[in-house]
Amino acid sequence: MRKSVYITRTVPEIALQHLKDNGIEYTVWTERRHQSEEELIPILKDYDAIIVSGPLKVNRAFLEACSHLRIVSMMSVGYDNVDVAAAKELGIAVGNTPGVLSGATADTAFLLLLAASRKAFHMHKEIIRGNWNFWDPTANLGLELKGKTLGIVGLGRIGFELAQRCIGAYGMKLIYHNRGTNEEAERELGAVRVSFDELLQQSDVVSVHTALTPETKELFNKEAFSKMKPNAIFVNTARGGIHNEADLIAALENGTIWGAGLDVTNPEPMAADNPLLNMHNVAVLPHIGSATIDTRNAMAAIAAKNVIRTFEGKALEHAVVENIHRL
Ligand SMILES: NC(=O)C1=CN([C@@H]2O[C@H](COP(=O)(O)OP(=O)(O)OC[C@H]3O[C@@H](n4cnc5c(N)ncnc54)[C@H](O)[C@@H]3O)[C@@H](O)[C@H]2O)C=CC1
Ligand SMILES: O=C(O)C(=O)CO
Repeated sequence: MRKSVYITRTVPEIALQHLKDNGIEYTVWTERRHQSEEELIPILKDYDAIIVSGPLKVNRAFLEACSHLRIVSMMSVGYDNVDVAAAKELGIAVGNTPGVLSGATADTAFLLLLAASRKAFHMHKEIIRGNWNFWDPTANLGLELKGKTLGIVGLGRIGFELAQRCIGAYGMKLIYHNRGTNEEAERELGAVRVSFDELLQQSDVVSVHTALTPETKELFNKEAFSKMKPNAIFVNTARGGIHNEADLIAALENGTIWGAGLDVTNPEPMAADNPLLNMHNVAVLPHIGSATIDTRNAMAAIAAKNVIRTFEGKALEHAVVENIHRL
């Protein structure tokens, strides 16, 4: 049986090597732009699998048009762009890449937290413009993190690693809001589970690490920001859809909260004239949470292995929708 996979963006070589070693034909879309669903659907008729990197809408209409696919292999842990129920119904496996990217993404959240707390990105821009306002005793002042309270919404793999960094570096106290209890975090990090409102009211730093779901969509809106401390920093490395961007801008402009660090925005990319890009206490990055050489190699390897295992009729290395019914 012919085995072929379409890869939506250039991926680390390790993925291609795994596919070659297993006799799987592949095509890589090498242009530096994401193809639309409309462009991809006719192309995919000639393939048995797809490795997805990027914002492709793998919704019911897309899956129905590509119901011959054996697997949608996500090169990401997030799969909010995939209609999982439709994939299950259509018998299409869905794989993802959890765990291997937790450290790199936690590093990004930590970096954004520090950058926002010390206005670092803003001052970098000022330096480039030739504005060195240095040794001014009352200018460029930021916030310290030592002993402050970190509130994590969605304390899973990435949240845990961010908490380790904040506790290790600054002895921060950890509170969290989750659907269930994270016993490991309570035992090892002294985490205390609180309600969403308590977390907003008590935290000096609120970092969100849930998946984007109907329950978390725009969870951070005007009402949520209004419950936060005026010196609080909001960090989002999860998905831009979890905050309402207009409400975030207003909360920062009005001094409802102090600052923000964003690796994800709503929409992506953000408009070049978005006010967040010119705020002193805001640090924005272009969704680079997992973008290290080691991590992207590890993600690419899993994405390829999930395809290989599907063609071998084996259980996926990491499954969102298992291909077990094919065994
Ligand atoms: N910026 C980037 O490049 C990256 C972003 N991400 C995002 O981070 C998210 C989290 O990844 P992981 O930590 O690996 O996931 P995870 O599944 O280990 O952790 C998520 C946690 O959120 C909790 N949760 C889910 N819904 C909730 C709700 N409504 N209220 C409160 N808690 C809720 C879950 O119980 C879980 O403990 C991904 O879904 C993805 O969207 C992940 C990797 C890189
Ligand atoms: O894995 C994810 O969900 C990302 O956003 C990119 O690594």
